[in-house]
Amino acid sequence: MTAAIRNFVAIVPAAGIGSRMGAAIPKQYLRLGQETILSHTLERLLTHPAISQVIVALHPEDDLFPQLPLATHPKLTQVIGGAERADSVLAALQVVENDAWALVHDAARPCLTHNDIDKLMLALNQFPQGAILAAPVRDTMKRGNAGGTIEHTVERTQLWHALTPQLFPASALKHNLQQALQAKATITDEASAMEWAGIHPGLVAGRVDNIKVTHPDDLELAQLFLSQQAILI
Ligand SMILES: Nc1ccn([C@@H]2O[C@H](COP(=O)(O)OP(=O)(O)OP(=O)(O)O)[C@@H](O)[C@H]2O)c(=O)n1
Ligand SMILES: C[C@](O)(CO)[C@H](O)COP(=O)(O)O
Repeated sequence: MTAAIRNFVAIVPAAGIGSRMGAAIPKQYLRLGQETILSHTLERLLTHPAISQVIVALHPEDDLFPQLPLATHPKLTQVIGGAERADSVLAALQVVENDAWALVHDAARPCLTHNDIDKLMLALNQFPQGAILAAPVRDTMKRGNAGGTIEHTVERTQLWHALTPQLFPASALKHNLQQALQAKATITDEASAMEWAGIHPGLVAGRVDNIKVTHPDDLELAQLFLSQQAILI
């Protein structure tokens, strides 16, 4: 069977302000080693041979992006993001060709590897409606209550942490995201918009070092993971 020829376009929502990080600048512009978090993330996507274009959604008041060495990369397209992550992704989808596949990846996840991107792309043979990278939950999970105590233990069988990239047909993702947002559905990732439309995306086990840099103590962890990857590559 000949391999399907797919056009993969990466979308990088990078219009957040990083409030949980509490830094003086948006967290995607904090440095890990010599490069900003955003540069690390863009470099992982721009260097992947199957990705034809990378669309980055920026905050309307972002004046730091032009200072990045990668800002003028020929495969890179800039759009203005929106109030929520989903709005930023939708803004990027407006400039994606309908027959493309949209690989949406958080700017705040700089430790993504080409191997995990390859795994997700290959999974489309099993999950033609789309799939996401995810990590099975390892710990016992508790639901807390307002009083700060345990309400109950959550059944963790088949419980996963959703990661990114999340990979879907661009036309279907754009349509379902638009409809879900218009219906005021809670959409925190691309899969939730597809689920809202009745689709069951595939789950692809990804590396646990593909963390989202969210709080200050994530910075040291991300730096460690990047240095370990540099040794292994
Ligand atoms: N309106 C928004 C909000 C978030 N993002 C992006 O979505 C990714 C994941 O969001 P998150 O980790 O929550 O980043 P922030 O929203 O910046 O963080 P916080 O919630 O702490 O403010 C980030 O790369 C962020 O830049 C975006 O493009 N547009
Ligand atoms: C998309 C995501 O990274 C999957 O886990 C997550 O939903 C982003 O959530 P955030 O609140 O925007 O960080």
